Amino acid sequence: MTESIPLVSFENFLTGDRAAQEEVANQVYEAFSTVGFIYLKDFGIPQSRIEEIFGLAKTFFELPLAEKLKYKLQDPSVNQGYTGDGAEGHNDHKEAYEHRRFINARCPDESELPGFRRTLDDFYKQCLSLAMNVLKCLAMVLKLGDDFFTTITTRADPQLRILHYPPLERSVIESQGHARIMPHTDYGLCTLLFQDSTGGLEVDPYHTGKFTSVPPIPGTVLVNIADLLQRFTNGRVKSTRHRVVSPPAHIFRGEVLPPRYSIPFFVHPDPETLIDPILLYDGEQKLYEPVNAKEYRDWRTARNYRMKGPEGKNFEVEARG
Ligand SMILES: O=C(O)CCC(=O)C(=O)O
Ligand SMILES: [Fe+2]
Repeated sequence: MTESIPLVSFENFLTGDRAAQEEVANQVYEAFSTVGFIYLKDFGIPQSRIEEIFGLAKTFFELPLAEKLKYKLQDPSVNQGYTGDGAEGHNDHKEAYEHRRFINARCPDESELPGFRRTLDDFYKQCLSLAMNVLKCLAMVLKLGDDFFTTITTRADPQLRILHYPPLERSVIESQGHARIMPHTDYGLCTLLFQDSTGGLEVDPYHTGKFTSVPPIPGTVLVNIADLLQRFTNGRVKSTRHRVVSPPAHIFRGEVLPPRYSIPFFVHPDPETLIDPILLYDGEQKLYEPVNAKEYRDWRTARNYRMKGPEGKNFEVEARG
């Protein structure tokens, strides 16, 4: 397995003929079946749009806390709205706003934050279209039928998450360790990840604890595989552990770490989907028990929020070589 994350142009997938698409699909598959992450460039979402979203994120998070709490996420099963720093336990310092496909009751409207809802709705569609094309690459390579992933994501409500890691006193970092986001794998099928220029994202491709840096590359989006897709493909593609650490000391001066913004887009399958490993050759052994997508997600969410999960369930992703 290679440690470095490949950078691939997606242009030929979006505009090329079948042969050109297959070539890109193979490159995407190769990345996902090794390091589990890929940088895509020329992926069809203009850079100006991404900068616009980062600008809106900054405007939103700069609102007074009392104002942001008007949009507070209420129901974890809907999972839409604002969560403040510390809500997810651990030592992570971040605040987040979640935007969804079907229900956005806790979103500032036009009179409260002009352009916010409308632009996020648009960006959401662009992200969903890109994610479905990336999943189509896998369906093509694995010969599952081009629409395989479309048919299991029609009712699912992917999660567009706007994240703000606030500026931090150096003493907080020193006393709490990595105070941005703890090592984890994502839960669903795959994740798009837009990061600003601050840096700090790291991956652990072998799951040995040896993390390597994933620097921001202008004009790219990262895409990574999440747990349910690793299970569904019987381990062919890898849900790789990652984290966000504070930037190294030489990058900032003084006593305060700069803030960081990032925008993940998490794609989940429809809740009733049975994630039963797909076997591609005679005699292939299943590496995972079948799981129901919703049950798995509830278990992971409960664990994330330090709540008790469904009785007797343990769907841990094991270490791998
Ligand atoms: O902020 C980042 O770059 C990573 C965020 C992440 O991994 C997550 O929210 O699952
Ligand atoms: Fe993540």
